[in-house]
Amino acid sequence: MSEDFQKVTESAVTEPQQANPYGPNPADYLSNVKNFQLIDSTLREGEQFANAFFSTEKKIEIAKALDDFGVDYIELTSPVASEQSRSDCEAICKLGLKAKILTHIRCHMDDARVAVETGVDGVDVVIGTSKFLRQYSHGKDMNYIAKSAVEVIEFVKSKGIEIRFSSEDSFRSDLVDLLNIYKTVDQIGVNRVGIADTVGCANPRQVYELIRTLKSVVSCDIECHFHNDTGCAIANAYTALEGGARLIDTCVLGIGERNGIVPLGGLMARMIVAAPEYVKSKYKLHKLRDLENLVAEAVEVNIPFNNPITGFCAFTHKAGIHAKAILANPSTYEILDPHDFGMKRYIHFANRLTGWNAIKSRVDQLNLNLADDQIKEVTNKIKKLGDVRPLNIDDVDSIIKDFHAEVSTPRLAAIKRDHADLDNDDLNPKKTKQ
Ligand SMILES: CC(=O)SCCNC(=O)CCNC(=O)[C@H](O)C(C)(C)COP(=O)(O)OP(=O)(O)OC[C@H]1O[C@@H](n2cnc3c(N)ncnc32)[C@H](O)[C@@H]1OP(=O)(O)O
Ligand SMILES: O=C(O)CCC(=O)C(=O)O
Ligand SMILES: [Zn+2]
Repeated sequence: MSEDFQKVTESAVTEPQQANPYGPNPADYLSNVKNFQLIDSTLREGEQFANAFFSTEKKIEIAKALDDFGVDYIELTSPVASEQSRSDCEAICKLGLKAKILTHIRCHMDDARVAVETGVDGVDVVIGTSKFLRQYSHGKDMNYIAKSAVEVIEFVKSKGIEIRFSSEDSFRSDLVDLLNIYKTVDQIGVNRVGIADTVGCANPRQVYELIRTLKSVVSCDIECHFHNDTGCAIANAYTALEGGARLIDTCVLGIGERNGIVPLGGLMARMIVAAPEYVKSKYKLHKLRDLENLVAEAVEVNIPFNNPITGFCAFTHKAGIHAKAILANPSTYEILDPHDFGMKRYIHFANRLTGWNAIKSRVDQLNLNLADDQIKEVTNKIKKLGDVRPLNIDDVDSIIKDFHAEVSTPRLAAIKRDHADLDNDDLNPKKTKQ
């Protein structure tokens, strides 16, 4: 964090406990907002991110960090993708992590036979059901899809391994086709069914409706996979849980094909607001930043400045109106408490949008004594310089200290001024040397 930022001490504000206004709507009686699970796919979907190459060591490091964070499942690349993918999958299965290990395969017996030999706890099987994918990807009709799904599911189940069936491109698939195939796989005892917004076209309302309809057809858990092409991934994930889905696929930083899927950190930000006790007790939120840094470094990207929670200015308050209120009670302009994530709150006072309340807090931190009128006067000086150029903390501190010296020992200040090089006047940078 740049030195232009200053940590502020928050005032302790106690308020009466009341029902969480951001909690699940009681009308959503099927809601899993307070009972959701995470399937982290950084090592599967995330490997499909354009910049991703994970060595075996890096995969193991990421798998351990995800496990430590507390995700329920870790999904790995298909073991048929390459020889190394298969042996990495076997290596991760042997780590003895708390999280269950899944691998992701096509709906085909050849893939299933390899997957069950890797030592995974579960297999995520997928096949496209939209007309686009049926025509241009695998070329199979719904009858063929149902037949091969049943064969693969029964085979994997016979090995005592969890099995999930998912329809790729669910939101561009025919609803009757979808409900038929899900009903079929539910009846033969699939552990979960998956809905996938493969092209990121769905909006929250469509998600809610599809999940509610699907809930009336299957008795197993529903998993959801949302791409972020149109910016709805987190909102769709939240709405899916409201509608009764139980599991959400995430990737650290949201990496994945194209611009990726639901980001783990962003989803945590959403969920902690809705289900604070559940989220705080289940996930080690203070490990999020390290986890994101680990993945960011591995795929050679920066953490976006506007990333929820860990973006460099996610808890920085700048405008004077905000700063005043935040200093009085952080809830005025914060829905997330940075301390829940091992982060700090900052007030950015070195700029022309600052106000006297923020400057007063700085004066207090500098252990100086100024009356309110004097603080307002020095604030105007800071604003004047802030009109000319970007400021840093040292600029502001010098202005405050000089002003303080001036008002408390005016004679001494006058002598100092007489000896100062007037050409260094910051307030008049255009002034040229005579
Ligand atoms: C939306 C998603 O993210 S789905 C997951 C995507 N993950 C991957 O693709 C994993 C990495 N992929 C790979 O390593 C390779 O694509 C492999 C090993 C899976 C297949 O490689 P290849 O045999 O060379 O085929 P290729 O990748 O060119 O084409 C995909 C093949 O799978 C078939 N296919 C595609 N989806 C499915 C499916 N869900 N179920 C069954 N078959 C499928 C296609 O029909 C095509 O078969 P073809 O050989 O008859 O043309
Ligand atoms: O297996 C799934 O549910 C999702 C597969 C996938 O990555 C997608 O459809 O985008
Ligand atoms: Zn995907």
